[in-house]
Parts: sequence; C-alpha cells; structure tokens
Amino acid sequence: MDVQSFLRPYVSSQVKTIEMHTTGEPTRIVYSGFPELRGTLLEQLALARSHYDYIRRSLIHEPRGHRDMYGAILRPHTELVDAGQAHMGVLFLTHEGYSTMCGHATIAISRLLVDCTDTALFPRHDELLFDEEKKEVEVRLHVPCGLVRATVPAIKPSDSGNWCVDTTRTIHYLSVPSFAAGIGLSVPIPPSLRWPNLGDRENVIVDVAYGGTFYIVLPAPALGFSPSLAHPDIAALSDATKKLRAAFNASAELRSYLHHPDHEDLQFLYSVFVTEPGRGVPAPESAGAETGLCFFADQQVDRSPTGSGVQARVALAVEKGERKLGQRWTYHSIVSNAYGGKGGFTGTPVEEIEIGGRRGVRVRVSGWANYTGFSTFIVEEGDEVGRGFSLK
Ligand SMILES: O=C(O)[C@H]1NCC[C@@H]1O
Repeated sequence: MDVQSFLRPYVSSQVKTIEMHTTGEPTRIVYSGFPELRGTLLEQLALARSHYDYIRRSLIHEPRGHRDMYGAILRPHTELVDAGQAHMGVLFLTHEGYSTMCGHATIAISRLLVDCTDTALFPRHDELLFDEEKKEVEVRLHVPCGLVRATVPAIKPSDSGNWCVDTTRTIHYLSVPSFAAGIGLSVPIPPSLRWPNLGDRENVIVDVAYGGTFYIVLPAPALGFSPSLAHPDIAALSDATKKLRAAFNASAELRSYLHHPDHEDLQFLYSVFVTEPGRGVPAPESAGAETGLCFFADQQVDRSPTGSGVQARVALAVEKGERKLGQRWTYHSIVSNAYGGKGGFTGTPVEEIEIGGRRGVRVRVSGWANYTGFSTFIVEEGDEVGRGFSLK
C-alpha cells in the first residue's frame, strides 16, 4: 500500500526537502513547494522574509525542527545564475530568520548538486565541469553575501553515467573576501548585562571579523570561563555570549566596526565565537588546530566548526601576523573533537584581496557532508500549533 495515500485528503500544499548534516549540523534543503520568488537574490530574500516567513517557521521551528535547526532554499534563478556566473542560488534559514553566509550548508549543497541529475531540481547540472586531472567538479553558488566557488571530489565512472562523489576526500570552497574588522576592542558591560563568571570586570576584550557575516571572536577566558572547551557549560556560555552581544550592539562606536564596503544588508552581528587555541587533532598537512563554539542568530549552537566563522578566524590570524598565505589550519567543533577529530574543517588563506581599502583574504575551507534523508512536509488546515512554535 502507498503509505502516503491515506494522507492525501489533508494535503493542500507540500514542501519537499533533502536532509543533510555537516559534522552534525543539519541542513534542511528545500527544493520544491516554496512559492515563486522573483528579482535579485537579495530581493528574493526580502520577499521570503516579508511574505513567506511562515514557511521558514513551519520547517525550522517545532514540531518539524528544533531550536538549533538550520535550512536552505535552492533558488535556480538569480541575477548571477541567469548571467551564467553561478549554477544555483541559495537562501539560508536559521531559527531566528535568514543568514547571509553559511559554510556548512555550502559544503552540503555542493555535494547534493553534483549528485543530483534531476534537472527539475537542478536545471544547470549539465553545466558542471569535471576536472580530469584533479578529479573534482566545481559548483558555483550565489549566496546572499556573494559568489562562493566549491569543489567536490568525484570519480567519473568508465560508463557514461554521472560522476560519483568521492567521499574519501573533502569538499572545499573559496570564500567571499574575509577581513579583520577590529582587533582588541573593549566592550563595556553595563551592570544589567553582567553574567556570573564575569567577576568584577567591567569590560571584555574582543576581535571582530567578517567571513560573509560578522563575528565576535574571543577565547573562553575573556568571558571568565575555563580555557578548556573539552566539556563546556553551554547554557552558561550562551547566557554570557548573548549578554556580550547585547552590550556590543548597545554601543554605536562598536557597531561602526560592522562595516562592509559593498552592502548595508551585511552590516549586523551574526554570532559570538568562543575559541580554545591548541585544542584538537590537526588534520593532515595542517600547521595546528583549535576548537570553537559558535553561538549564532538567536543563540543557536553550531555543531559544525562553522565555515563562515573559520573564514573570519583565518582573516584575524592573517591580520595579526599569526598565519601566512597557504598555511593550513584545522578548526574543530565540540562534535568533531568528540569523534577524534573527524569532521573538523580546515581553513587556508589562499589570496590577499583588497576590500574597501583594507586587507582581506580569500579563505579555502574544507569539510565533509552526509545525507540523512528526504522529506515531504505538510501543514494541515486549521493546525495552528503545527505552523511552528518555539519554547526558546
Ligand atoms: O558553517 C557556517 O558558516 C554556518 N553554520 C551555522 C552558522 C553558520 O551560518
């Protein structure tokens, strides 16, 4: 019996997704059922936010998602796709709203697009090119912060079928220009925003960097926590980073560091990244390793090492003179550390690029992604709770 046939009377519309994870961080990838969105990618983003946000809530919030759920919507027509510069456009969905860059989803979607021969889902699949020498396929994604070039390792079978993704090698992408926006900034913490571990300190010193979106980066002791992220107190760190972010945003002078020369839409603080230099197993050919815990959007916790945050951290390391071009570094999350280092990302500054009069770098980020399933979601007429709620 067709299991779904008895559900048919309840289905007025459906959204279809492919489900993946990158080091444990989910990406619910919407490929069908999202209403028509027209215009540039940023116009499509504005339309999704203003007219169709109920769809994001229904997919990302409970009962279909959870407070740390992440998603993406494939956009086969954008100005860069239609001009032949990108193969696919993507919008990113968080529990809070929409993000401008996402490394873990870029890695997942790039793999999906190489695997996907269904032209209804991916009309430009035939335009992908296989590099015989390197045995990889380039996938260009148009995301809200710009154009990201991913390469997916693949094997071309001897018959004329589609190539097979080679899951023994990492997927990597070349970021939009990333840069250090402020180093050693002092954030005054007003009494109403102090957290228990802060002690009697009145200021916290942070770095700010852009990796497709803006990050505060600081080591755990700067917040008053143990230097080790081996067994972090996630609830206490979430409280501290949320208050730190509020204190940062309360200062017009500090907010002025969130300046992007090209787009006003990119000028907001997305995340606070707590780091532990030195923790974790370096991947092969890496000069060192570190671990990070990323609180983003409305305090979601990234399970992956956070691609856009890796870009920001590499840009900071280059700006501080701690890293040279071409030097590869391993970035772990608490999940990759729990699995002996498997799933750690690497980040390599590959090129210096001037951006708005300052030094920027293009970063090569590498990682893996796996499929977890595929879904068809419905919302029954009259089901108010089922439209999406959050206990957050
Ligand atoms: O990998 C990344 O860049 C993303 N992961 C969740 C938070 C960031 O957007």
